[in-house]
Amino acid sequence: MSLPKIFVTRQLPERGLNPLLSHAEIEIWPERQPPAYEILLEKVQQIDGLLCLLTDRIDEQLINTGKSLKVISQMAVGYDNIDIKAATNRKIPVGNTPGVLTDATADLTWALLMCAARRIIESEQYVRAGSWQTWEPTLLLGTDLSGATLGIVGLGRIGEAVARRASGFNLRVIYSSRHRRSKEIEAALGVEYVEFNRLLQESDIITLHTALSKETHHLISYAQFALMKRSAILINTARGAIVDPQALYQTLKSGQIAGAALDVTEPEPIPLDSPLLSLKNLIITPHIGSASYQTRLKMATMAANNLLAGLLNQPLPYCVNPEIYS
Ligand SMILES: NC(=O)C1=CN([C@@H]2O[C@H](COP(=O)(O)OP(=O)(O)OC[C@H]3O[C@@H](n4cnc5c(N)ncnc54)[C@H](O)[C@@H]3O)[C@@H](O)[C@H]2O)C=CC1
Ligand SMILES: O=CC(=O)O
Repeated sequence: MSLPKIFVTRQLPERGLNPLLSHAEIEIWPERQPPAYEILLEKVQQIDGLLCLLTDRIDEQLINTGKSLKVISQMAVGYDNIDIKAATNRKIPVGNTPGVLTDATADLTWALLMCAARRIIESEQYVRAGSWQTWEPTLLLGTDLSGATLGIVGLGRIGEAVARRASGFNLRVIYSSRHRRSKEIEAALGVEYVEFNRLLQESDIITLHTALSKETHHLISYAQFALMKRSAILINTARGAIVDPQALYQTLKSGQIAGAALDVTEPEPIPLDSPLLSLKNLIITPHIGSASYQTRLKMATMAANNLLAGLLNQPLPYCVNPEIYS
């Protein structure tokens, strides 16, 4: 009997595909850039399983073109690049990789937060540029975390992990989210629920942790920036399109808020001629929230296990559209 065919849209961490080795005929896209949409359309016609990344557009046309497609497994927790409704209509399970990347992403959020609050990148560049002449009372002043208010938008897995890390910094932590968490969770995390606009007004540092959806697209734009303190710092390690990039540029340029740090941009990668790249009060990293050896291997293994379950007609261990099973 021939093995099911799968297409993996990029090289994954070594050993990540181990669970699939004896169960499938595996084709791996060998290039550094993602396969073009037209290539995906061609590949999907010949496969039973697709292991994809957040850089692949998995839309209705693609899903419907995959006549033999039984399972889609994404190596990421976010799945805004996949038309879940179209997959559900065809009863194709879609897997993702929640949880295993929570700590790594919360760590990066804190790294960016500290860099932005204490102007670490500017300071490092200052030294390398040979500008360091002496100790100066007003050189590269940042903001204290102790006593500040941290506002978390979206208190899910990563938002919670960010809140837990705040406990050693003597911060007040407030949050807004689609659903208020239980009193017990709020007490355990030391967080206080507030309405979104109040969070924007009261926070010294605002960090975004919602999924990208129609509701959260450009959730932060001109009106929201206008509510923030002039000293506020915005951190986004969720999805680029949650922040309106034009509004961010105007706001940072005019000094309406103090700074921002992004691990995600709209679009990705950020074009080299983007005006955002001219701003000193903005830090950008290239979507590396989960980029540790350990985490990426866990994500790849989890995605492989999801894919394997789908090929074997078993429920996916981590499925974003479990309603297909009822
Ligand atoms: N920079 C990176 O490399 C990474 C980015 N991410 C992003 O982080 C996101 C969050 O991941 P998790 O915490 O695991 O997801 P999660 O589902 O546990 O948390 C998301 C939270 O946002 C809340 N939410 C959703 N819509 C909202 C709205 N309109 N207003 C307020 N709150 C809303 C949800 O209720 C939930 O509490 C992912 O969807 C992904 O886009 C995740 C991992 C790595
Ligand atoms: O952005 C990364 C993810 O896992 O989602």
